[in-house]
Amino acid sequence: METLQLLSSNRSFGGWHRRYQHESEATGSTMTFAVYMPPQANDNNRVPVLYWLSGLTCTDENFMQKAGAQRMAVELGIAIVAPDTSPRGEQVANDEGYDLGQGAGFYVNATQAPWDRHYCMYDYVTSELPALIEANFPVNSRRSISGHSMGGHGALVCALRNPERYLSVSAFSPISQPSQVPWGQKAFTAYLGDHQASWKEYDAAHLLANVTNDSSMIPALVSQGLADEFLQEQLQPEALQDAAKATGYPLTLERHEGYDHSYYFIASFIEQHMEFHSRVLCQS
Ligand SMILES: N[C@@H](CCC(=O)N[C@@H](CSC=O)C(=O)NCC(=O)O)C(=O)O
Repeated sequence: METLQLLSSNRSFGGWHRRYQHESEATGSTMTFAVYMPPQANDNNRVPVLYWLSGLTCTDENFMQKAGAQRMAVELGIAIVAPDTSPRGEQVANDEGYDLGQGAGFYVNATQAPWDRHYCMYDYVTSELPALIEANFPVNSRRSISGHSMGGHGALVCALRNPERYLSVSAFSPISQPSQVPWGQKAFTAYLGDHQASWKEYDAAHLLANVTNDSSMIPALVSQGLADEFLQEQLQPEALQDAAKATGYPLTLERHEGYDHSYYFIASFIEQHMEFHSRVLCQS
């Protein structure tokens, strides 16, 4: 069993919010993650897990402190796991920009130096972290995934590439086609180089447009605020809708008048997203 170092522990809605550090094989660095465990979880009652991927500049703390998801996690009997958004530390490559390097891992496996040494967030999120969680906490192997902005992109890509590992996927204001927008182009150029084929492996709209098998389709919900300052330039959720229409993918895109890119938007609709996931996560 891998060693987990407990960083903090807070009682919340009868359950526990805890933060941990561990040495990650995938990233070759210390990684931090947070777990919210509802009170009904124990070895005789293992609960499903919603993985949450945060956006640019975030740590494991933003969602847990701002989204207000704990009350619903208790009501529905779901654990929440929120990893950091990148490897961190003095030995880990970084950039001055908020949209590259530490806090901006983009949930890819980097192939270009100096990033390839530690930036393997795709493997970390899809393989190492779930294995670690399932070995150390009272959870079962029923998983769903959600995220915001860069994390919305990450959630969609992880689920579209691994439909057997997740039962449902949702996203708030995702970077829907990163290979076509400035945030994604900057990150993919640095992490993946000029290989357009590898960019496509991490482009949700492209992946969605190329799903051919009905059995690899899982329920997908995307929520987008119409007053989002990044909507036109960076997010472009209509690309997901067009791709889903073409393939018959069960994706619902909801547009919400007046909401911006912030956690005020996420907090307003997290209950709906958690109920959406619980419909498949908590089915007996
Ligand atoms: N200009 C900002 C940009 C950072 C930002 O807006 N981050 C969002 C995610 S954006 C896409 O991935 C966020 O979630 N911020 C944290 C929060 O708690 O709101 C900057 O300079 O930081």
